[in-house]
Amino acid sequence: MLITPGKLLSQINTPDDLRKFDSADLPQVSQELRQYIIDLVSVYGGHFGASLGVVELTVALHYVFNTPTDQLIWDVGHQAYGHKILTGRREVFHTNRLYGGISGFPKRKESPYDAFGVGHSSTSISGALGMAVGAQLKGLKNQHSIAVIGDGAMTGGMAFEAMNHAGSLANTNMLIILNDNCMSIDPNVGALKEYLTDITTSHTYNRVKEEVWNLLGKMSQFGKSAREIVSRVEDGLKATLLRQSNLFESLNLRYFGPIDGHDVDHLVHVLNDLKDIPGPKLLHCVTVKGKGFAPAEKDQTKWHAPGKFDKITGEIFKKIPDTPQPPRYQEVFGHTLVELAEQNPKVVGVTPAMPSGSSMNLLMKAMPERAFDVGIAEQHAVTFSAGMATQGSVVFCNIYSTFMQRAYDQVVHDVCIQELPVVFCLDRAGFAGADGPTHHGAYDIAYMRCIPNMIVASPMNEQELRNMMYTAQLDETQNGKQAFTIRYPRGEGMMPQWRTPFEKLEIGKGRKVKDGEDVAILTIGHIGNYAVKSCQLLENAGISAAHYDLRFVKPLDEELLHEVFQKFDKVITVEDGCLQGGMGSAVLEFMVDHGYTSKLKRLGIPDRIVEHGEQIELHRECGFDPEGIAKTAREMVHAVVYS
Ligand SMILES: Cc1ncc(C[n+]2csc(CCOP(=O)(O)OP(=O)(O)O)c2C)c(N)n1
Ligand SMILES: CC(=O)[C@@H](O)[C@H](O)COP(=O)(O)O
Ligand SMILES: [Mg+2]
Repeated sequence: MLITPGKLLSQINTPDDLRKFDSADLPQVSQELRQYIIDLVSVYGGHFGASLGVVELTVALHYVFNTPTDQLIWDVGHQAYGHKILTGRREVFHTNRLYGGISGFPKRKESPYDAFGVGHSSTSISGALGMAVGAQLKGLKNQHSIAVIGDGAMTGGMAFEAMNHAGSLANTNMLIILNDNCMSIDPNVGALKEYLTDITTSHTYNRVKEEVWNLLGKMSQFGKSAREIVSRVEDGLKATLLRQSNLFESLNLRYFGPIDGHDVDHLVHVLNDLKDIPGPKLLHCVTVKGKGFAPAEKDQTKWHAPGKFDKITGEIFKKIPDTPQPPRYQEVFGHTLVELAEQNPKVVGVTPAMPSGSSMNLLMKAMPERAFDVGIAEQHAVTFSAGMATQGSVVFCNIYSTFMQRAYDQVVHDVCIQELPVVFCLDRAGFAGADGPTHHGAYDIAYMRCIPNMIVASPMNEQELRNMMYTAQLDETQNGKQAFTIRYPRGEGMMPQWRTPFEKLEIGKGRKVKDGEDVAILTIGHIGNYAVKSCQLLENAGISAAHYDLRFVKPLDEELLHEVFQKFDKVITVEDGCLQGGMGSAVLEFMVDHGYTSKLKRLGIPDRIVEHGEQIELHRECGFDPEGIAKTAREMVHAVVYS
């Protein structure tokens, strides 16, 4: 479908083209950019509300600063669609997030304008500070370093680590732009949100600020000393008016704002003024997530990443299947957690800013006093869970596999060394799909199974997930002084009728899915459903394959593995996880430790970065889609015949 940009936007292939326009044209450029984003995302999908919220900011930043020489980092990067369209990717933007197409997030390899790769939250200030200091060391005094960070991302501890450091580097030329829209994916949470609301609504402070600001602006032509006098007056006023030092200024960051983040003319004026003010600065911009598209302004969580939609009516396109379909795993998690919490008063839930993404919002709605959204703070989420566990709470801490990487030390130091029975539900485990390598949950089997006092399990379907969650919260399991990791993928399971009765699982016990004679396929988790199809393909080719679902990577079902290695001299392991240290490695260790000499082939995520695409496209690329598994089995069986 041909989507054509507006008259001015069609003339902008790089920010240099943008900077040729008169500033009076910028409102029109912004309007055309906003419409182009609406046109594109309505047809191709992707993230939406956040990019609409920073249209004017994007135009103003590329207009005022000399990008790509000036370094511009977008925190998380889900709001960078306008940035990509203005920086040479307008004509290819329809490939956004598609296999082989451009990434949904800024990426250094993709463009010189993408100063820093992002996707995980709260990294922009650290990256920008590093760039500012690096430029200083090279003597580049006029290179600007800018971090655009949302109020949600600002709740990430890393942002505070970076601001703490920035405040100690008075001569470092860095600008932080706080894009404050009161939203994370869900409404933003925490004391910082309250503080930002206070400072935004403190009218006295803002009125006097405006007068001081104008005075500062008028005096800017009188040189440095005059400006210093006025800014001292401004500091005194702030301290007096706010009866508390500004949070950011208490960290030695020069705070400016709050200003309207949708007034492109004012943004250009303010950014030009700030360019000449040395040292670490923070500009507080107030915006609306989804600005300019009424449904997205109204339901900001739903329109964070709505999928494809009718841009006229605002109707989001959803496939209406004619037969009952399996639910998403996250929904099974969410509903099952509510059921368990109803049965077991000790059950609580923790999510770091992903209530709707993980379906923790179901427990938050049903039992708000027993479910906690801690903000984008995975490290805190884990140790907060550990703290609750010391008091006897049965904690289901739900963190996307990729985001759990940020809290690894907390799992070791605060949970496992202390033998605390926290239940980690790692959603989006395995290939995440269109979000790409920053979001693939590739490493959790490897990074969790190597920690003592950790159980690692993965369900092949919804019933298995429910039974794992049920088993994990039982007193006997909780008293076992072991943490319990349950990892499952993004997307649907296999069972439309999934509300099955709970059954206690024996920890470390796998199951035989199918008998066979020629080759054994061992799987962990949902990918086992691929092996079911592979076995059918192999039967058609006259090969009899056995299939075992391990259920647990740790502890391994040694009885099952003895059966496999005593019967089969050809064995394949399959996992939607990294090969280095994954389930296949665990089986290999068992095989060698017990002196078996079968031929073993491990299928999974190879030791390289796998880009974005649909999950099945990535499974196929890495050779563990159903056909890929069958092909490996055929080659193993036939190889013996010919050798
Ligand atoms: C470490 C990490 N945790 C969680 C996420 C998921 N996530 C993506 S965007 C987002 C909300 C960001 O809010 P904000 O920074 O305010 O940006 P906005 O969407 O409001 O523009 C979250 C939680 C992430 N990308 N990285
Ligand atoms: C940008 C970001 O990190 C989130 O929006 C993430 O893309 C959500 O992923 P899911 O769509 O799998 O919940
Ligand atoms: Mg926000």
